[in-house]
Order: sequence, then structure tokens, then C-alpha cells
Amino acid sequence: MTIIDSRDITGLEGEVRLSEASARDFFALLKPRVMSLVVFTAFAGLVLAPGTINPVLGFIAILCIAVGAGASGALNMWYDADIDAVMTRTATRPIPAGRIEPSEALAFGLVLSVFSVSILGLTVNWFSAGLLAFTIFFYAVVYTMWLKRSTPQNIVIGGAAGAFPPMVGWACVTGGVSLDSIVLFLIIFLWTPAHFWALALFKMRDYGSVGVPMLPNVSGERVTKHQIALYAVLTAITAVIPAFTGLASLYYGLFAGALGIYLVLCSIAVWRMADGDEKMLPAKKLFAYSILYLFAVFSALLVDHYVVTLATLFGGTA
Ligand code: HEM
Ligand SMILES: CC(C)=CCC/C(C)=C/CC/C(C)=C/COP(=O)(O)OP(=O)(O)O
Repeated sequence: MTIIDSRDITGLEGEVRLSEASARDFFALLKPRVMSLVVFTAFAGLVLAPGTINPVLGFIAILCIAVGAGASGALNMWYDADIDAVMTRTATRPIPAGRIEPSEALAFGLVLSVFSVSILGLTVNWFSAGLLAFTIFFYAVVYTMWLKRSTPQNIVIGGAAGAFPPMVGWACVTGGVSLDSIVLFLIIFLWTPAHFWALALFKMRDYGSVGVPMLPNVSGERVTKHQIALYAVLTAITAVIPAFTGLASLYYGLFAGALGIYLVLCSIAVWRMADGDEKMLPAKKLFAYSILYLFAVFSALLVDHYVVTLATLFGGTA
């Protein structure tokens, strides 16, 4: 018997397309583009941590963090399906578009969460697994179900979820937390407001249409622009700290400083933008640069780490 639904109007060919689309849709539930940078910061935490980890275990650890991050994205999309259906940016996501049932997304998110945490605990260590579980809980429950719809400080507090991954990576190697891993946490924690409020400024109407209390909608553009500049300065300063704690060299510090100065300049351009500006070009530029910035800072930490390690080896054998 042929099942007729809106996606199956061309017989067998339609059915084949349906199953292909389903795999893509389940993949989309993992928020792969956002989570790729999250996983990269976790990888950096794992590499920068003192000590070593068996490469196979390191690979399993990163896979578990990627799956756990994706699972939290699926749970976020399950809970937010009602507002995602209304906002133009999110209306075509698999659940609001009707391509995945909410119950399927919930089951998918829960199974992947349990799977990723258990495998990480059984193969690597239970401290990192506990931290991964806490991170998933923080994003899916604390941010998505509670803060997002109740306070304009939602992403400041909720942003902690996005900042934990390097600490999870670090804990995979050391089994604990250290000052250096807290600095990595702080860089992302302080970066999140400039990253997200830039987007919230040019997507104000979307958030207003669903009543989500994002800062620009609640306190207005001016306050948001001041807050963005404040957090950009704090981020730029914090990102230089690894050069002083010994986690990275002074060359890293100079590079991170230059990246930070440009972040602050972009945020000042947003500050100077007239309220009510329709095009919001400086905000769009800041959002795009914020992503490049975080990627560049964590890449610089990795490159610096390898260069210093090689230099030490070379110096040691010379
Ligand atoms: C509470 C914290 C955060 C909030 C509210 C937030 C919000 C957003 C939103 C709404 C988008 C647009 C996504 C889309 O339309 O698909 C976005 C894009 C993005 N975010 Fe964030 N973000 C947060 C934290 C992070 C973190 C921690 C990272 C990485 C470490 C990150 C990396 C990215 C990337 C790479 C994109 C671009 C995705 C693309 O090109 O489609 N975000 N963010
Ligand atoms: C290891 C692990 C569990 C990592 C999780 C990392 C994490 C919390 C990333 C946050 C990414 C993100 C897109 C937040 C926006 O949610 P939103 O609901 O405000 O955005 P939306 O409107 O696009 O859905």
C-alpha cells in the first residue's frame, strides 16, 4: 500500500526522496554548523590540557562531545518548535516544516544524549561525562526551557552552556578543572553576548513576533549596543590572559590582542549605528566577525601550542 502524504506525491520516486530527506533532516536537528565551532573549542581544550590521551580515546572523546552537542540542539529544536514555526529564520527547520515529528526529535535527542554521555564515561572518564551531561542539561533545560522565554539576560547566563565544551575537552585528559580551562570557559562566556545580541539586533522583529524577551526587544537598541561594546572589551581582554598564565606564548597574546581590537572596533561601529537603522550592516558584520574571531582565537591557541611544543623538543635535543 502506498502511503500518501504531502511529501509522497510521485509514487516510488517520491518515497525514495522522502527517506533521503529524513536523514538530512535528522542531521539538521544536530545544528551542525553552530556545533562545528563548539566541537572545535572542545578539541582545543583537549589538546591544550597538560598530559596526554591515547589518540583513539581522544577521537572517541571528540565524537562523544559532538554527538552530545548535537543532541542538545535536537532537544532545543523539539522544545522551541512552536516559536521556530513563526520566526522567518527558523520556519523551515525540520519540525516546524512538518518533516520530522516532535516525538521523533525528542527521542532522537534523548537517545543521543544518553549514548554520548555513557560512552564518554565508560571509555574516557566519568568527570568529563558528568560535565558533558551538565552542559546538555544547561542548554536544553536551563537555557531553552527556562531562561530563553523568561529574561533578557537569557543568553548571558545560558551562554555558559556554549562555554563549557573546552572544559569538557580539558577534563577528558586531566579528569578535572584548572585555572587555564576556566579561562577558556570565560573567553566563550564573555564572547556570547556580542555574538548573539548582534544577531538579535537585526532579527528583532522575529523575536518580537514570538514574544521571546531578547535584550533589544525589552531594553531597546541603545542599551543592547552599550552591552555589546562592554562584552566585546571584556572578551578582548580575557582572550589575552593565556599569554600571561603560561598556557600560550606572548606571540599568541599579540595576535589575540589584534583580533580583540578589531572585535571592539566592530562593536563600536554597532554602537555608532543610528537606532532604527533598517540595514543594520555593522551588526551583521559584527555577527559574522564574532564567529571568525572565536575560530581564530582557538586556532591561534592550537598553533601556538604546537609551535611551542616543537620548539621545546628542538631546543631539548639541540
Ligand atoms: C547561548 C549562546 C548562543 C546563542 C543564543 C547563539 C545564537 C546563535 C544563533 C541564533 C545563530 C543563527 C543560527 C541559525 O540561524 O542557524 C548562531 C549562529 C552561529 N553560532 Fe551561535 N549562539 C550561541 C553560542 C554559540 C557558541 C558557544 C558557538 C561556538 C562556540 C556558536 C557558534 C555559532 C556559529 C558558528 C554560527 C553560524 C552558523 C551558520 O553559519 O549557520 N554560537 N548563533
Ligand atoms: C557539548 C554541548 C552540549 C554543547 C552545547 C553548546 C551550546 C549550548 C551551543 C549553543 C548554540 C546555539 C545555537 C544557541 C542558540 O540557541 P537558540 O535556541 O537561542 O537559537 P535558535 O533560535 O537558532 O534555535
